[in-house]
Amino acid sequence: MTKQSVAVIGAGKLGEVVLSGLLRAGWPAERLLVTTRRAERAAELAERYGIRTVPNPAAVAEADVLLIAVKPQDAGKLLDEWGAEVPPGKLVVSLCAGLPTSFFAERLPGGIPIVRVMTNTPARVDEAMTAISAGPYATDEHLAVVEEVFRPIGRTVRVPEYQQDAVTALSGSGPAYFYLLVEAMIDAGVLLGLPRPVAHELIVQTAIGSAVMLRDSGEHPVQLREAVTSPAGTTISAIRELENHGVRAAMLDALAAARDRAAEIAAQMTAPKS
Ligand SMILES: NC(=O)C1=CN([C@@H]2O[C@H](COP(=O)(O)OP(=O)(O)OC[C@H]3O[C@@H](n4cnc5c(N)ncnc54)[C@H](OP(=O)(O)O)[C@@H]3O)[C@@H](O)[C@H]2O)C=CC1
Ligand SMILES: O=C(O)[C@@H]1CCC=N1
Repeated sequence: MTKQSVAVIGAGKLGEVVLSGLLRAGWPAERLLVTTRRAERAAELAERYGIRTVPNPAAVAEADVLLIAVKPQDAGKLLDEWGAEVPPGKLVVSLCAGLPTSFFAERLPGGIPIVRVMTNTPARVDEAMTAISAGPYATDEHLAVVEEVFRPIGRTVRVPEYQQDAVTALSGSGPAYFYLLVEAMIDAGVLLGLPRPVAHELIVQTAIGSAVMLRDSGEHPVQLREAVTSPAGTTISAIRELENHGVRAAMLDALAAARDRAAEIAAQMTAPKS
């Protein structure tokens, strides 16, 4: 394992998920730092994880890898505070949806390597999907350091940065789509007369079983679906309704909307102030 120390700058929902994953993976607590905006949040994290919470400038001075996990809308203000002071030798990693690495490069001294990452909340159970892109000054070695941080909490893939908005729409936001579908199917179970806890158990285990088959069977989703869909059977009756309601088209439009929103956030953050 690298001797690098890591600071999670802005440990909210995602930052905490990454922090807890690093600790589970055996990253020594003394090589982890956390910053927060609110003092009570810092106290909560220090108590829960036994890590040190420090102000942003102290984290920037001390840690080798700076994981920026604030909302994209807060990133400009954050970098205005200390961006220009980042000393040589640091690696800046952005977890912010939408923001291109050029946004950071414009606010950091020249030569600071920047890596853009899109991960997701299943990192909580070491099943994240993390996509990593090299930005300015980032070498293969920097990407390897970032992989070392994220590999213990799931799978990693390298993608060119121009694909990151699409990645955000697919795997960054993806867990929310699955949860919405599960929620809707549980409600359908209740509509069909099942007690809610029973409907919940049936659908959650079905989701888990289906996900494991998707990952491990080596079969395409179409093959897996066809194997469930008997001629003149029950499944095809449901699928006809899903197609009638445009679920497939809705999925295409929904993910395009998420991709467009990522681009819109970047445009808002990079627009010249009037
Ligand atoms: N949630 C998700 O599933 C995913 C999120 N992301 C990205 O991760 C980032 C964080 O998202 P998420 O965790 O959901 O958001 P949260 O709002 O939960 O976390 C952001 C945190 O940053 C803190 N913060 C804001 N400004 C500062 C500052 N100046 N100094 C220190 N801390 C600060 C906030 O503090 P306070 O609580 O006091 O406001 C908050 O706790 C976003 O950029 C998002 O695009 C990427 C992939 C998935
Ligand atoms: O909704 C969002 O903006 C963030 C980015 C990807 C997942 N959550």
